[in-house]
Amino acid sequence: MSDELLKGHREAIDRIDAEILKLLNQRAEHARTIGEIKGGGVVYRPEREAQVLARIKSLNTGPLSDEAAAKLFREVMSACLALERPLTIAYLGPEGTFSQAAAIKHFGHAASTQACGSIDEAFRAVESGSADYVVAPVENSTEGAVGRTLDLMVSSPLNICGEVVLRIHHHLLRKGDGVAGILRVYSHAQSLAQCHEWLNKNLPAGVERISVASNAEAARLASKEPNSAAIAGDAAAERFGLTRLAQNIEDEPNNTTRFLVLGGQQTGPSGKDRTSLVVSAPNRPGALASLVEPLSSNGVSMSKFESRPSRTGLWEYVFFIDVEGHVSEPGVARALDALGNVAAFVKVLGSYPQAVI
Ligand SMILES: C=C(O[C@@H]1C=C(C(=O)O)C=C[C@H]1O)C(=O)O
Repeated sequence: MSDELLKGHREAIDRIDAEILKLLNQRAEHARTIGEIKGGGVVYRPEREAQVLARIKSLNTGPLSDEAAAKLFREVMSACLALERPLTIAYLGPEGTFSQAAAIKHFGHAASTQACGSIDEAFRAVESGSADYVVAPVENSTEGAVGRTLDLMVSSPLNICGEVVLRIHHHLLRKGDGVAGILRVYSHAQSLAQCHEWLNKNLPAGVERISVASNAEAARLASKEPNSAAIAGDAAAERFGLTRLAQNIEDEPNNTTRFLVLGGQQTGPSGKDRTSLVVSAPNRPGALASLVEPLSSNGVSMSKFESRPSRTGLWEYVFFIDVEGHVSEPGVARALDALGNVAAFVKVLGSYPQAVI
């Protein structure tokens, strides 16, 4: 009886799958034609992709969650875009880093990812044309700003064209089982800091904590050394065949990293955008307040204000400001004009869609 019921539902699924496949290929044909219309120009349109994903979420009636539906369409768009032209995304490697996971979350699995030895090298890969876009970490909810990415954006000709928000889960990983015999734990300095309390409580005091260039590098070392463990995420655990001795060991349960996507293009408005700026203030009293005033007086909301040494003079600073809206919106445009009159230096790093998934 239950076999009969199962059979009926499976036949329905087979019919639906055939229909979905037919429709997916119709969609892919349109994307391919759009690629021809673009005629070798920029194929990736982040503002359109954000609108497609936001629309899917708003149309969704379940039982699939909005998140699950959007993730499926993320992959559908990735495959459609690859028919126009496959993209290459540079990231801070090696394989298995959170930066790679962010690149795949944003561009889907049809994009190829190119591991680079440093964030500088990943920017250069795009500037020199050997990759199409770079995905670089910019801030973590517990550890704060990633200074190198901020510094590179000041001088790079690339524009920000998207953002990716990734929940970061860290695991204690080892080749084999049990914590007995662990003499050292490798990880990136930020991850060691993010798991500091857990390490204090759960590992003997003598276990050395060694910071290395990336979590994936930590996992690689732990896969080679029997007395070593690593703190890294799922991708690195899988890549190096390590056992998860303890899962989700980050001290802060909402640990999240925000990444930026940068490329050579300017991005049009999606309807729900963010604009990132870097500005410097003349070194005089009240200068800082004068940077914020043009935003509030034009009704522009600020979502980030971060200071960083300017590297041109001792105790001089530049400020990284994120505001809601697109440079083409009148309020943002007026605020930028007014900012230009009071700041010593203003550079728009990009206007781009806010993360949808
Ligand atoms: C099809 C297009 O090209 C790409 C693929 C998209 C899609 O599959 O929906 C959306 C935007 C572009 O990144 C388009 O520009 O509309």
